Amino acid sequence: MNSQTRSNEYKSGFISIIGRPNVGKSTFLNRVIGQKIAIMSDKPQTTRNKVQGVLTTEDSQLIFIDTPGIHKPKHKLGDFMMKVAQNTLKGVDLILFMVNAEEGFGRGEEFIIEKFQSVKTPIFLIINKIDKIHPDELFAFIESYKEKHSFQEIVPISALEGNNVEHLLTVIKKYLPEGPQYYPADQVTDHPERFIVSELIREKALHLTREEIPHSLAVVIDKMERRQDKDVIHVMATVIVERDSQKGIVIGKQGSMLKEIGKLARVDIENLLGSKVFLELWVKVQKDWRNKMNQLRDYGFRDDEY
Ligand SMILES: Nc1nc2c(ncn2[C@@H]2O[C@H](COP(=O)(O)OP(=O)(O)OP(=O)(O)O)[C@@H](O)[C@H]2O)c(=O)[nH]1
Repeated sequence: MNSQTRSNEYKSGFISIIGRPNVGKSTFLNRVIGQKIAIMSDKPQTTRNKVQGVLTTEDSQLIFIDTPGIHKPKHKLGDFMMKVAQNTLKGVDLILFMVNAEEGFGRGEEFIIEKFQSVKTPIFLIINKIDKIHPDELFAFIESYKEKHSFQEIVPISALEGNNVEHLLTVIKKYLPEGPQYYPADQVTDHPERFIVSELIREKALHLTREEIPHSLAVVIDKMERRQDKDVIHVMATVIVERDSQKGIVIGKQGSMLKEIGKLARVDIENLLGSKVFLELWVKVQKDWRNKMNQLRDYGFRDDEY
C-alpha cells in the first residue's frame, strides 16, 4: 500500500467543437486523439451531449463533446433545442468554432456566431484546412472573422496534415481549469467493477472518518489493470475532497487513516475481483468538486461512473 498526495495542478475540462458539416471536426478529433482515443460510443447516450473523445496526458484531460443542434440549424427543433444548445455552450469550459479556410463566411457561420453573443465561455476560432490555401489568403480570412466576433484565440490548423495541432492543444490547456481526471486514462466505462471498487473505497473512507466529510468526498479510479508478471491487479485511485482540512483527515497522522482505508478496501476488492490487489491511494483537494459534479450531471454524467 502506498499512500501519497498528489500535486494539484492537473487540468481538465469539457470542450465543445462546433462548426458546419465537413469543416473537419472528425478529422481533427481523430488526429488529436488518434490511438489514445477513449471513444465513448459504448457509453449510454443521455439527453444533451455526447462525449466524442477523451485525450488524457500526464498533466491534463481534454474531453471533447458534441453540441447537438447548433451546427445543424436545419434540423433544429425550434426554440427548445436552441436553448439547450446555447445552455450547453455556457456549460463547457471552452468552445472550438471550426471553419473551413477554403470557404468564405456564410449563413451557417453567421447563424452560429449569433448564438455566441450571449455566451461567456471562451471561444477559439479554428481555421482548418490551411494546407489548401496560400498563406497570404489566411491573413484576409482572419481579418474577416475578427470583424464578426471577438474570439479569445484564432488558431489556423490543418487537421489532415497535423499542422499546428500540437500548438492548439497547448493553447487549449492554458484555458482549462484545474480539475480531476474525470475519466480513467486507460479505459472508459463499460466496466462496472470500477464503480464498485470506487464505492468500496468511498464507503471505508466515510466510515473511518466517522462521516466528518460526508458528501464532499468522491473516489476516482485512475487505473485498474492486471500486472503481466504477477497475478495481481493494480488499482490506483484518488480520493477527492473539497478542503485542505479534509485532506488532512483522510490522510491521518503519518498516513495512518489512508492506510486503514486502503487496508479495509483492499480486502473487499480482492473478494470482489477474486484476485490479489495492489491498492494505491492518493488524496487530492478539488475545491469546487461538488459544483463540478452538478455541472457534469448536466452533461449526462452519472455518479455511478465513479
Ligand atoms: N485538405 C484538407 N482536408 C481536410 C482537412 N480536415 C478535414 N479534411 C477533409 O474534409 C472532409 C470532411 O472532414 P470531416 O472530418 O468528416 O468533417 P466533419 O466536420 O467532421 O463533418 P461532419 O461529420 O459532416 O460534421 C474530409 O474529406 C476530410 O478528409 C484538412 O485539414 N485539410
